[in-house]
Amino acid sequence: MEVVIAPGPELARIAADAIEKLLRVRPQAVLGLATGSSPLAVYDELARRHESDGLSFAQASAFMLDEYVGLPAQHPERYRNVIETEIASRVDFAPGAVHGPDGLADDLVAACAAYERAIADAGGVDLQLLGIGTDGHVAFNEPGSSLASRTRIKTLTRQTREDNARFFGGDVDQVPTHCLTQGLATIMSARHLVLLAQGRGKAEAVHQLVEGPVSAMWPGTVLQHHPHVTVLVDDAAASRLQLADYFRETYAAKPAWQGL
Ligand SMILES: N[C@@H]1[C@@H](O)[C@H](O)[C@@H](COP(=O)(O)O)O[C@@H]1O
Repeated sequence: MEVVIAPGPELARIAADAIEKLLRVRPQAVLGLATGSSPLAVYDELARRHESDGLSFAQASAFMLDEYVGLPAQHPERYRNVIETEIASRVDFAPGAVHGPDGLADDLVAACAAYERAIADAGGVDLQLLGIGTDGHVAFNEPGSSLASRTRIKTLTRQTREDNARFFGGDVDQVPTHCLTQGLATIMSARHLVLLAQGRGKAEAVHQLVEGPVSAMWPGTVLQHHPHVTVLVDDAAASRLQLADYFRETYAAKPAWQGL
């Protein structure tokens, strides 16, 4: 696990660099896209590079992490629509190249199984962007999630619904109670995980993620078992890291050729 502590704009540049490098080498790469505020600056940077530097997504495909159950097709907070607005519509993905779990399916269990198959059929995810919830959830794998879980239906915690109420006019009752989410084992199957976290509200979750014991109570801790994880955090999100000085020194001394 590599931990980089840097100001927010630099974190977005580092994540965008990793995606650009992948796409230049492997234009047909499979990307994993996350919602939430954490990756928004990365999406802005990718859109800018598409516009100015010719970075193309035309041969790439993408899989979203999760989706609310039951939000109407046109609802702006439906994750499918959020991803469309924040990144897909701003670059040149081919029609149908961006996939998400179907939170409006009649048979949600079948939709989850179909989503797992679609990821496998695409050859798996090359680079997965991730955020982390204040309670340590990744995607919507809430505390108590099986570390071996696959895409399935989950019930959101009160904490997550309160955290996400800001996207629903501040009204927690408007936040759906259920979601479909890639499981922790699904996420662990991606070849490179890039997690972004900013702000003091994430400090405890980041501390547990990097330095805590692996536990379903802090679902992100399963990433400690992944061979290629990059954790990109600002000073506030890093404020509880016991190894913060070590991570700063390591990054400052990192050879330019090394990459992420
Ligand atoms: N399902 C999403 C997660 O994928 C996201 O990582 C997390 C943090 O969101 P934010 O980046 O806005 O803090 O919360 C949401 O509930």
